[in-house]
Amino acid sequence: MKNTAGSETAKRAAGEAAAAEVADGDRVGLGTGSTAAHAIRTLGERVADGLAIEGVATSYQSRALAKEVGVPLLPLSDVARVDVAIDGADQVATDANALVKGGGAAHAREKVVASAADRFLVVADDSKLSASLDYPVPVEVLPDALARVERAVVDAGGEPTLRDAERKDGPVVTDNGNLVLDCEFGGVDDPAALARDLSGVAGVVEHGLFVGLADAVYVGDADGDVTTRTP
Ligand SMILES: O=C[C@H](O)[C@H](O)[C@H](O)COP(=O)(O)O
Repeated sequence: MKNTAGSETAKRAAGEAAAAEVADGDRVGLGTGSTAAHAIRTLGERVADGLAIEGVATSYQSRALAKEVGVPLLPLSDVARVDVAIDGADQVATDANALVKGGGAAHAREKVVASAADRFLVVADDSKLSASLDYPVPVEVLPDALARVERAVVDAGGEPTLRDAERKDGPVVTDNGNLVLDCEFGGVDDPAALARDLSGVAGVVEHGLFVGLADAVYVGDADGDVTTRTP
C-alpha cells in the first residue's frame, strides 16, 4: 500500500541531497519507489559527468530506471556489501530509528541491500514523518504459507489484508514470486519487538519494519529544503 501524500518537490530534494553523498568508486544500493527514483536519476546525471560507480538494484523498477539513466549495474546475488544504499520509506519514526517500507512490495530485496550497506540513507518527504509508527506493515509471504501467516499476524494483534493491485485481477505477486499481507497493528509501540515476532513466523519471507538500519534520513519539504535526521 503506497503512501502518496507527499509533494514531488519534496521527494526530489531529498533524493538529490542523498545522491550528492555518493563518491567516486562507490558501490551503491539503488532503492525502489518514487523518492529513490529521484536519487537514481541524479546518479545517472553524475555518471554522465564522469562519476564511476556500480549500482545494485532492489527491484525490477530500480533496475530498469538505472539502465535507462546509465548507471552500471551488478547483480544483487553477487554482492555482499555496498558502500552506501539510498532508499525511500512509507513512514519514518521521528527518532529515525524505525521505518515502514514495502509500499511497492520491494522490501525483501531492499532489506538485503540496506543490511549490506556501510551507510544506509533514507529519503522521504516530510509527510512520511510520524511520532509513532501506525502505517500498515507489509509482510511478504510464501504463497503456501498464507493461511498460517495470517493466523500468526492476528495472534500478534494485527489485521492482515492480502494486497491487491488496481490494474491486476488477483493478488499482487512480488518480484520474488510471493504474496503480500498489509498488516494493520494500530500504533506500533515497540517496533523492534514486532520485527522480531514477525521474522520468527515460518513462511514470512520478509516484513517491512526496518529497525536500527538507517544511518541518516533526508527529509525534503514542499519548498525544496532538506533536513537530515540521524538516529
Ligand atoms: O516497496 C517499496 C519501497 O519500500 C519504497 O521505498 C517505499 O514504498 C516508498 O516509496 P515512495 O518513495 O514512492 O513513497
